[in-house]
Amino acid sequence: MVTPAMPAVSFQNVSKTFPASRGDIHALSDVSFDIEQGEFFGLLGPNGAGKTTLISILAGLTRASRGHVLVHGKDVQSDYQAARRQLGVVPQELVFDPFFSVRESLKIQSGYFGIRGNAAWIDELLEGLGLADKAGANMRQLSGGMKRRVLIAQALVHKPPVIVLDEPTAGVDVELRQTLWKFISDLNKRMGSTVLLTTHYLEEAEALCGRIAMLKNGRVVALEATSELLSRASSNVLRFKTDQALPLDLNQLARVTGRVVQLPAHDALEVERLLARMRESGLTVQDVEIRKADLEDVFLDLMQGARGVPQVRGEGASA
Ligand SMILES: Nc1ncnc2c1ncn2[C@@H]1O[C@H](COP(=O)(O)OP(=O)(O)OP(=O)(O)O)[C@@H](O)[C@H]1O
Repeated sequence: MVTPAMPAVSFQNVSKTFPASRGDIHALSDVSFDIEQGEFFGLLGPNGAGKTTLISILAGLTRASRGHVLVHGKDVQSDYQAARRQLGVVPQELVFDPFFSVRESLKIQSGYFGIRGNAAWIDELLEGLGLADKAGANMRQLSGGMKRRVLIAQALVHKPPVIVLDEPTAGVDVELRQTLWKFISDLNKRMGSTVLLTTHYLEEAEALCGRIAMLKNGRVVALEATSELLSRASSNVLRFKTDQALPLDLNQLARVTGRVVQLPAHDALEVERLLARMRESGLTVQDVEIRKADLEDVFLDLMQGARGVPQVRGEGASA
């Protein structure tokens, strides 16, 4: 009999309550799921959903009010050192010591984990993250994007099997995003590292993550393979611009951003019905296009709690 591999990360009934003057804040409520070894896993949710709180608990920076978190079987509270060794956490904020050079800061970080003679791996990190020509630069002299690369290198200095990235590409340029994803995807494929990623860029999660958990108000509202999540969406989106108000029935279905209106549609017949309804209501539109639904559509559907798309009944439309 083959014993299943131990999960890389196991969240077991994790709850977190912050006391506040106007009643407790339930940042996380009974969150349970496992991330398997070698997965590239996405944790998504709107602002305040609880993503950072969950990652802080995983990293041992915040205590859960209830429940347990295990990293390769080690409890992040009762067995902190062993659990922490398995983790490389790239934090959201840029925190660093301004007095050292890039290479020195990586050597010092290796020292925290009791690692000596780490020069070859440090060189590989510097090369892979496009930092080779900055190795001797003082941290103070680096741009924000370069500092972020150093933070990533610091998190990886002890070759952790589990890499946790909390919004690593928020506010960074396209070049760094691509360098970072190439490097992390490579670690995931070549070394079998497990990756847990939180991001606001849904196209990033769609491109990289094999499985996704979505959090809303501290609860898991979806936990599925990315392909399954995508297949749940209406397959098409009818997109156009208008300066006019939509009729009520269309407005109920639409996602409106300024002049841009997006309407979900399962198939060509539904697109036809929507177009007929628009014509019938005298709506003047520009730049009409039909695109394939993406993760953002699934995400917004779930966050609005709108499951399933109501039928539009145009003239002669059969239900
Ligand atoms: N130290 C704290 N004290 C009180 N409330 C907190 C604290 N940290 C987080 N919260 C609250 O817990 C909830 C979850 O916050 P959290 O930062 O985990 O969300 P998030 O999903 O990471 O959001 P974002 O995408 O904005 O980073 C929010 O309501 C937040 O205000």
